Amino acid sequence: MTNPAVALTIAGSDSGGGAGIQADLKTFAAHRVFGTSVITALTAQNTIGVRGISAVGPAFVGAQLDAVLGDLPVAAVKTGMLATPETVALVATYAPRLPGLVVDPVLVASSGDRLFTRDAERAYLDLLFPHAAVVTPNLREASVLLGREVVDVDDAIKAATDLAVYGSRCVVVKGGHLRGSAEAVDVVWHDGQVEVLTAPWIDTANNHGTGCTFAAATAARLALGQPLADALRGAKQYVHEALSRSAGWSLGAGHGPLSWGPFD
Ligand SMILES: Nc1ncnc2c1ncn2[C@@H]1O[C@H](COP(=O)(O)OP(=O)(O)O)[C@@H](O)[C@H]1O
Ligand SMILES: Cc1ncc(COP(=O)(O)O)c(N)n1
Repeated sequence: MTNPAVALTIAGSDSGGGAGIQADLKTFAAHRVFGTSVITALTAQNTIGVRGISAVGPAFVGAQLDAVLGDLPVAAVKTGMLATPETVALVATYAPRLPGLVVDPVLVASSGDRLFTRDAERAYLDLLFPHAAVVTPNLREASVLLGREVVDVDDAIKAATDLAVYGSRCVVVKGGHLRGSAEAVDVVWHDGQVEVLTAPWIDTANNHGTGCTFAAATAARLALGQPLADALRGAKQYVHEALSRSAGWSLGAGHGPLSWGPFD
C-alpha cells in the first residue's frame, strides 16, 4: 500500500466545527489527504459568533511545528487564524520547511468578530506573504491589508495586483461577500496576469467556513501534486459543491456550516 499525501494546517480551533482546524481536517480527509494540525488559538465560537479567544503562545506553536515537521512528510501547508503578530513572525521563520504554502490571512470571522489581536497587516505583508505559493484574502481582509475599501470586482483586481507586490507567487481575492452578484467571482493574480474564477452563486446563509475550506482544499490538492492553477480551480469547485449540499440545512441559529466530501 502506498502512503497517503500529508498536509498541515496551522490555524485556530472553532468549537462550532464549521471553520478553522475542524473545517481544514474535514477538507483534507475529503481529498483523501492525511491531515496534521498545529493549533494557534482556541475560540469559543458557534454559528452566531465568537465569544472568546485563547491564543497559544508562540513557543508552543513552535513545539507543535517541530513535532510535525520533524517526523511527517508534509507536502503542503495551509495557514488560517494565526491570532497574533508574534505567531505570524514565528511561522515565517519556518517558511523554508513549509512546502506549497497557502496563506489565508484570517483577520475577521464571517460574523464580523475580529480574530487577530493587533498590527496584523505589516506582519502578514512583510513576513509571511513573501514565502507563500498563494495568499487568499477575502474582500474585508484585502481592505484591511491595503488600508482602503475593496468592495467590487474592479477593486479586487487592483487589490490582487497591489498585494502581489509583497512577493507571494499568486494572489486570490475571494469574492464570497460581493453584493448582488449572480456568480461567486474570485480574482486571481498569477505571474502578472489577472483572471477570474467563477461558480454559480448559492443562495444560502450556511457559509461559515467557506474561506477555510477553499484554502484547505487548495493545500490538499497541492499535496496531491496538482499544479497551483488546477488546485485553485478544483478548490473552487469543491466549495461550490459543499455549499450546494448544505444550502438547506438549519444547524445553529446563525451562519451554519458547509457540507463536506468526498463528492466523487
Ligand atoms: N454563496 C456562495 N455561493 C458560491 N460560492 C461562494 C459563496 N460564498 C462564498 N463562495 C466562495 O467560497 C470561497 C470563499 O470565499 P469567501 O466567502 O469570500 O471567503 P471567507 O470565508 O474568507 O470570507 C470563494 O471561492 C467564494 O467565491
Ligand atoms: C478559528 C477560526 N478560523 C477561521 C475562521 C474564519 O472562517 P471563514 O472561513 O468563514 O472566513 C473562523 N471563523 N474561526
